[in-house]
Amino acid sequence: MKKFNITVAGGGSTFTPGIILMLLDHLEDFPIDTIKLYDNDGERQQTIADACEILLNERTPGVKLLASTDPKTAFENVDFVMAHIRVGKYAMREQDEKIPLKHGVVGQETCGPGGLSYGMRSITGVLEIVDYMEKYSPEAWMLNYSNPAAIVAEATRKLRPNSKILNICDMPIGIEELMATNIGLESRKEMVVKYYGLNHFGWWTDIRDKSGKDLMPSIIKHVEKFGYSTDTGSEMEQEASWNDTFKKARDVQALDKDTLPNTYLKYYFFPDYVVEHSNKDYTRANEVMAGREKFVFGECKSIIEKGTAEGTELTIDEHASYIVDLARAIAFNTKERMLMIVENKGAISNFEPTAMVEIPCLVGSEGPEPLSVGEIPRFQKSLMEQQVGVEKLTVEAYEEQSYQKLWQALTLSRTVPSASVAKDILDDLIEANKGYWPELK
Ligand SMILES: NC(=O)c1ccc[n+]([C@@H]2O[C@H](COP(=O)([O-])OP(=O)(O)OC[C@H]3O[C@@H](n4cnc5c(N)ncnc54)[C@H](O)[C@@H]3O)[C@@H](O)[C@H]2O)c1
Ligand SMILES: O=P(O)(O)OC[C@H]1O[C@H](O[C@H]2[C@H](O)[C@@H](O)[C@@H](O)O[C@@H]2CO)[C@H](O)[C@@H](O)[C@@H]1O
Ligand SMILES: [Mn+2]
Repeated sequence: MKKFNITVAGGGSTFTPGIILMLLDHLEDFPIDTIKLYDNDGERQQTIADACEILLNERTPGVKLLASTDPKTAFENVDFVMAHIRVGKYAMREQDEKIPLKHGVVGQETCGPGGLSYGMRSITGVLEIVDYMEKYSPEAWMLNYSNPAAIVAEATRKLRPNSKILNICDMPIGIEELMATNIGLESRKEMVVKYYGLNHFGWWTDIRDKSGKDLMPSIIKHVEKFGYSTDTGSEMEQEASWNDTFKKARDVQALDKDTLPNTYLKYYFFPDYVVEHSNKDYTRANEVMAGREKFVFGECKSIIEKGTAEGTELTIDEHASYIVDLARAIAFNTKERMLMIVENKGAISNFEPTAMVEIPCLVGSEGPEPLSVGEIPRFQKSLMEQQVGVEKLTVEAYEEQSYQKLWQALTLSRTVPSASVAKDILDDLIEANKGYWPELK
């Protein structure tokens, strides 16, 4: 069986070790020759690379690892580019979250003003990676994981329409694992789901087991009491902010008793609750810097100092296993049924055809084949039309360097109370993003 070459773009990511461990755990069904790491911050990446080199040599000496900041070295002769970059890193995520809160508005990584700010930075970085991939490995596929996936997906649809890019999100995966746990299943893979929406803005409408038994009633019964929370104290639920998010799904689900919501909808339905429960001086970015970033880089430095990965607490990022499912689907034409962020083109028959929607697809060597969703109800249709307008106006603002359109996008967001607050936030974000955003006219 062919051995694949993979480039991880954003090699210095806190998720890189977990994704590499996951790839090594699936070599049987997805053999790898070389993993290359690429980052524009060589020092950050080198720490991750040196630790992963030791780990690889101890566990799977057959797989080669190479880290580079040189695009040709990093992108030539590869089959897949797994991209998870964070343009501006956590320092800018902190600004994305704190600036809106200063104005009494939701401060979040991918939603509301924070998401638009992040999106205006990410587009340049992701397009650059796409162009490197196409220059040095024109046959390769990009599995893009870089956020904000909704805006990045719209930008790649519009600005790189012929590129081989698959935009993906693991939030539905994470929530489905919680659902499975809550109704006593071993894994989310025992469920067949129908879901539709935009990225971080969607609903499950049908969930069955492989025999066709309807699982929605039992899942809804749990959510109506406990949200998605389990009593297993899972890793994510040990973090207060995630725990609150999973519990809040109960109130979000009350808006439509026949469906199950993506947790991100809480920012759009209860922005007042979110702001009331936010600490404007210590946001999720601070939690992640003090948590995941400190842990991953601490573990990597310890592996390097000891010269062995023996006893490391770094673990497989199981949620990233869907990345292997996706790469296998492309490589072996498996027609795996997966949620992907794809151009609507009538799959949701009463919604904007050019919208990037998150829906079930059959994935094979030609890419995703969207499954038909049909008509969606007025409630979701109206919400999605407003939100997709925000996302499309943001990409137009980027492309046209238009202050006016970005102001319109912010004003259109459900998370922003008025055009004057939108303008105040926009002016602060422009100042903070000097050197990252295109200059707006
Ligand atoms: N799609 C999803 O559901 C999902 C899930 C988890 C994380 N993510 C995304 O994965 C990404 C990584 O997350 P993280 O918390 O590990 O971030 P991180 O800051 O730890 O790592 C990001 C890396 O990207 C690098 N980078 C930034 N700009 C770059 C550029 N232009 N070219 C090359 N490298 C660049 C940084 O130097 C850094 O090493 C983020 O975009 C995050 O939002 C997405
Ligand atoms: O606040 P963070 O950086 O911890 O997480 C923000 C991301 O949250 C989601 O990804 C989760 C995923 O849902 C979960 O299963 C597990 O893998 O952790 C991930 C990161 O915490 C969301 O899908 C991403 O888009 C966010 O960036
Ligand atoms: Mn996501």
